Amino acid sequence: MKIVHVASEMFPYVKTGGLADVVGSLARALARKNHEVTVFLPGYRSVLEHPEVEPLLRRTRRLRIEMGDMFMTGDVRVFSPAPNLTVHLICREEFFDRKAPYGNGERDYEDNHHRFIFFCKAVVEVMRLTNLDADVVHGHDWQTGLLPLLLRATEQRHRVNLAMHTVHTIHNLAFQGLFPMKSFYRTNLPTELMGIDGVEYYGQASMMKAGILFADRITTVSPQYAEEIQTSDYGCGLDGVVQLRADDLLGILNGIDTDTWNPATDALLPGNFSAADLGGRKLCRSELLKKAGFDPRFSGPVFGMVCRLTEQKGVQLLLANRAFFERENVRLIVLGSGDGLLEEGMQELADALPDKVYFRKVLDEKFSHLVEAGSDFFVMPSLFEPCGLNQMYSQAYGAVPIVTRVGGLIDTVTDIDDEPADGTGILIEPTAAGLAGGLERALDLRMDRAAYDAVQQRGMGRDFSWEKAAEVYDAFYEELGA
Ligand SMILES: Nc1ncnc2c1ncn2[C@@H]1O[C@H](COP(=O)(O)OP(=O)(O)O[C@H]2O[C@H](CO)[C@@H](O)[C@H](O)[C@H]2O)[C@@H](O)[C@H]1O
Repeated sequence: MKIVHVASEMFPYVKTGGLADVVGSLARALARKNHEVTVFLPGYRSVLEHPEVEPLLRRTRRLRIEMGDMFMTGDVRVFSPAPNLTVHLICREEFFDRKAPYGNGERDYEDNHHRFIFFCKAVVEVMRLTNLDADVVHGHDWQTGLLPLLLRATEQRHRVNLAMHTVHTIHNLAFQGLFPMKSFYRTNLPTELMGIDGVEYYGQASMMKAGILFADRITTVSPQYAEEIQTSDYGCGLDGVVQLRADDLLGILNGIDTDTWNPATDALLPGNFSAADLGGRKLCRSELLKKAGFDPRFSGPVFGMVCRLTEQKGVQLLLANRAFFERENVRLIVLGSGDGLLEEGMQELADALPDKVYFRKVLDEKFSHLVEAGSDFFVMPSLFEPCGLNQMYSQAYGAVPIVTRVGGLIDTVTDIDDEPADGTGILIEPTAAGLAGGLERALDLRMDRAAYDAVQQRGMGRDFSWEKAAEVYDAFYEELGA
């Protein structure tokens, strides 16, 4: 099949979160299954300058994209990182040659809607100019929400077929790509679409709503989240819209890329290990403690956390449990950046308890691997979690996850008390008190060394590989064509 993925992130070229991991692994897994896979990405500075990309890049064609009452130019650069896999970069310096994909750290860029309208239009234009004729065009998250509409509009206008089927995947419904309705004319789509049955969302235009309403099929990244987003508690105001498409919605669990996330071969670790031989894990643990400025011989419980510092990830629940870290002889190592107030809160906790809490406020891929490989417990108290990847990484790396009973966390972690023979982690309610209970249960588990080891072994034995997830996508794409 000819499968086109369109996204704003792809590991290892540009990553702010889990979206990048998923696009990178899914595209590669499908290419390995002999599909002809094309990925479209914005030509961000980080991608153009990436050492694995620069030497392979070919500039192919110039673009002239209609944006309302004017035309904007751009160009396309192409590289092929693996057999059956081609990546097209949509380049326009004014839009994408910036330090970060969506904002400057303090606030989002004010022209994000123009940037992603341009991106989607350019993708459609390249598909038209190259006669790509895809079986499936698969867009990810709000940045590509307008793609199904733009694609079908171009097909009508030019009387061509660009794609048999369109799919839109929701990785996180909390980010919706809202923009002022007065900018809708930039899409050159019919004005009827500006109403409630179209892209309108409380007076603004919503790119996510457009994707949900107008793609042929919708997927999200876990079966549990597919149910949750149809409720007002988790629907972020779009639950009614999701319900309308319930028959066309499917939850497909993400996988983990075992080329990148395998403790037995991980080149980013100071020592490798497996369930059968945990020797290298001890080395990772002491290296992690050392890097955090603690005594590497510390033998008590080590808690790790890696995430975007946002409310979604429950950082405030962790901060509310300060008393636990004051009281207990434990270590807490947090890697993450994001929301300014949460960063301040974490820094304050680390400053107040320098012998117990370490906070690293950067994006650091290597350190994230070390946290998974060296912690005894991985803390993930998300308020909601479409799928979540770190709880899978932590099971594979032998860090017992403490996660909330939400979304994909329910689908991927089994509670040790609910199912003592199969338990791989600790499930908690998404509240400060829930986390307090989870941290206490972790201490109890750690005291019983045999029980801890059994939980760790079961987690490491789980198969979360992308090969499994890609098979589900494969069957899903086949069924679209049926
Ligand atoms: N400071 C830092 N340094 C290094 N690495 C860091 C980091 N902060 C975060 N990361 C990495 O970013 C990724 C986060 O992935 P998640 O899936 O857990 O969350 P995210 O909310 O970004 O993704 C959304 O999309 C994904 C993909 O579908 C869903 O799993 C998820 O539930 C949804 O919220 C992990 O690979 C993690 O290690």
